[in-house]
Amino acid sequence: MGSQTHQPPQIPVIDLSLEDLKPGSASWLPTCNQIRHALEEYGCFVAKYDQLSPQLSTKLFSQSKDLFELPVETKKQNTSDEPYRGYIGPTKYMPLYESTAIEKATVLEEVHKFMNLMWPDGKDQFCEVVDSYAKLLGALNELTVEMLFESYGLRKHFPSLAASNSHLLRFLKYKQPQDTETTTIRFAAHTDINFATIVHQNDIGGLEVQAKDGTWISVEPQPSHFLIFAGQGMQVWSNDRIKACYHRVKVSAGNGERYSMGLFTFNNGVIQVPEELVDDKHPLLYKPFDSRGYIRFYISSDEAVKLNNPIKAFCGA
Ligand SMILES: O=C(O)CCC(=O)C(=O)O
Ligand SMILES: [Fe+2]
Repeated sequence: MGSQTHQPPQIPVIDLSLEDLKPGSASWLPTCNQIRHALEEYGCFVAKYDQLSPQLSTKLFSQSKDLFELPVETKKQNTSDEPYRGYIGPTKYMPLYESTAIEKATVLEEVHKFMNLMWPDGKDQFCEVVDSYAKLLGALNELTVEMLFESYGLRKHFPSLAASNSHLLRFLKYKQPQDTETTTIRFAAHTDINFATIVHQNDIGGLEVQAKDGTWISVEPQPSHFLIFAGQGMQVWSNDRIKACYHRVKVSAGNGERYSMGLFTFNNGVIQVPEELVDDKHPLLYKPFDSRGYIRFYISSDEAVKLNNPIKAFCGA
């Protein structure tokens, strides 16, 4: 009788650096299918993406550190008409967490506007570094979603979705716990309410994703590794073939400060389940989904947050 070792599940790593990753190339369809399989199984995957170099990552995280060192009054000036889009300081529930964000970050003028607000006298390299970084992550998001659509035979639907996308770039920092407490959850388990998210961790990990069997899988940082999550918008579009990924962040005392980045892709239009994704095994689960209306519903109502399945309450068929 052989002994059985139980291997914890691993998040698939998919190489999206390949130069010929274009429709019609030998690697295109197999990679599209890998993306679909990973998203259907885990709601996420790790993209290896060398186009965003380790040098650019180092420069980006150095700018992020400078940003968080600004006085809190300056950081608070980054406000937004919409909730969760500006500066978020530490709270009772998340005392070590801080973040700030640039809306429409793939547009250079928006990066400029943000820089002028934070550093009225200018800031060396901020705009060029953040602009290159945001554009590369935006391109990684578009490539992933186009390839996912292709794997369902629905690439024709991609341009109209992409035309109403916008990208929010969030800088995140977690201070290390002062006491000797052991590893603690610092960002409670949740799914993202947008369409898709890319998370990039600096040298300190902590991000965990939940597998279908309920186990938590930790995702180790690597300079050219980017974790791509399905959000609730992707869940609706896919008619539940893909489930929004549950994830959380744990931080340990003694590890140092943790920095990460998130590119949140929002769809600002109405998402409709493609008729090709509706059949006897997959009856239609959602009415046309107004993403921004959903965010207003989700944020404005205390009840929505408590609902087991707010998206079904909002637009279930
Ligand atoms: O801090 C991280 O690495 C992830 C944060 C996150 O999940 C979020 O902002 O939605
Ligand atoms: Fe998240």
